[in-house]
Amino acid sequence: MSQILKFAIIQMNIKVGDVAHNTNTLQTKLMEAVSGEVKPDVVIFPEMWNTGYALTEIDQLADENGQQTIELLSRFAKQHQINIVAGSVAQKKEGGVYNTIFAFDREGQLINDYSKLHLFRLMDEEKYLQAGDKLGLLEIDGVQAGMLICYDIRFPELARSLALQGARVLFVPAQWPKPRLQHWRTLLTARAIENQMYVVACNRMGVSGESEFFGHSMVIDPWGEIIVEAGEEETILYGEIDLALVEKVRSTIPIFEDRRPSFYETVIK
Ligand SMILES: NC(=O)CCC(=O)C(=O)O
Repeated sequence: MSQILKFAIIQMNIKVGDVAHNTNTLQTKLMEAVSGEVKPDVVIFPEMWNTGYALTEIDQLADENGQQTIELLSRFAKQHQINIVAGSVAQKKEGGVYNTIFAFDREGQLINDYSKLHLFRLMDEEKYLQAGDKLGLLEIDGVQAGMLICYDIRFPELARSLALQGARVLFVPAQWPKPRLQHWRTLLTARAIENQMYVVACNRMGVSGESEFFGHSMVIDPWGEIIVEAGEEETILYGEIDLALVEKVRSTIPIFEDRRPSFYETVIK
């Protein structure tokens, strides 16, 4: 049976270390995303949209228990009756600073949070951030979905775990820089094909210090086709998916029935 979900993917620039500026930008983009002709069901934005990779000052800049983010976005979700997968923010809590996604439903309820499980050493994350310790499953308008953050997509086991627990859509906020566009597109497509699920990925754009972020946010279907893809510009990318395709692909090539987990689990540890 057909079930359509419409997305607005906010591919924005982020000013490193300037939480007020980034919050302002996000609020403007959110208003734009819900003011068009097509009202999205879900809005998603990039990784660490509040602070960028201001890692040396992250302890001072991080949102204490995610309070400001939760207040702002819960209010917006409720006011506009929209689901939000709130990119990720630097969140300060007991034990340190985490790279955390908060997700809200149409009533503005916080439905789940997910902190990045794999910290990316090439960008020094492991020196300043703590890794999460749970999977990110959520339900949006009755659709089971999962959340990963950026570098997490290099770990196929994680997306597979979410798929095995029922996820049919995978949300991926990111700050993925040049020159690894081919990795980005290939890994996202692989996660979609191997798990026969939709992938909705939001990358930032713009330049921060030595790093240039290429955007190319995209939505990929369970057959591995890219439905919509942005360029490098600041934009809101709109996409629409039909969940019926997940069941169609899964019944055409029934990989979940054909799996032989007894072999993988003893070999891969
Ligand atoms: N912010 C990140 O996790 C970046 C991951 C990345 O660039 C990669 O190549 O992996």
